[in-house]
Amino acid sequence: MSKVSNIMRLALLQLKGSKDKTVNVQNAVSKIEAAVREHQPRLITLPECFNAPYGTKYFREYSETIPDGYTSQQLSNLAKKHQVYIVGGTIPELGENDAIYNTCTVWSPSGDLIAKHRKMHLFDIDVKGGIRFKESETLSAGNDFTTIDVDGHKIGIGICYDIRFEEMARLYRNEGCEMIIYPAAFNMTTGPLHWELLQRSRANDNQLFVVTTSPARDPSAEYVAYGHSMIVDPWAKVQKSASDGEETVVADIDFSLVEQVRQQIPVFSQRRLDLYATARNGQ
Ligand SMILES: NC(=O)CC(=O)C(=O)O
Repeated sequence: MSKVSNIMRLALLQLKGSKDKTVNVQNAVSKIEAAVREHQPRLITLPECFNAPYGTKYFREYSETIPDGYTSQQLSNLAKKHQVYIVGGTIPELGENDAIYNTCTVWSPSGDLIAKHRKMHLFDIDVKGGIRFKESETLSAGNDFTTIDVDGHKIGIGICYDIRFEEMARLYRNEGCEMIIYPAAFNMTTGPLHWELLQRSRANDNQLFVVTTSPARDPSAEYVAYGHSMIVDPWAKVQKSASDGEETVVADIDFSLVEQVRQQIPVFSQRRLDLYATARNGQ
């Protein structure tokens, strides 16, 4: 598809969550309605696990089938009603053979499901004195890369822990992506350490926009999200960032920056693929 415009308005909805799915989804609905009314974005993004508490013991109970489940239907209706793209954060998905996935749905302005990304790298970590989390206790990993086309701009989708895997971002860059969107929920151990660093790294390595959308921080929750939803530009500069509470971040993305940085610092064409291919360690 040819590029309709180089400017695209985004609204990132950093939402607070609770244990009540209907309340969570209706909060997303009202924030989407407000963002459309006040800012007329082309694309809206939601946080990881926005309709459920983020915890392995909750994923099955809150899971839904896609696209006929309650949350999917709400997002589809809103996308159609307001003629916007919605990158619908993630929800626990009930998939084939009773497997549960952490899944991002993407809805077009006609209300159609145009993509579904299942988190590929499960969040299994054990930081002594910090955080232990093991998504693989209840979740299965997705096996597919996901890209979408919005007005001629190719966008890759990843989910939270996926951002730590540079190969995935490079693959999207190789496929021509100008942006990668990650619904994400870092925490109070890894957030201060790595949240901004990883986004700027992926943006810098691949000379593209990186967009993250986090839940708002709730210090009383079992899993305390870091917040700070963010847009990083292809120069690896933070274009806009939320604080830690509930907030809507609105920004106009100028995709011409992608070509600008790729021309001025042409590392992609300067790579020594001839040498890397025969590297001694074979990695
Ligand atoms: N929650 C995640 O998937 C990832 C995360 O918090 C981290 O990588 O740190």
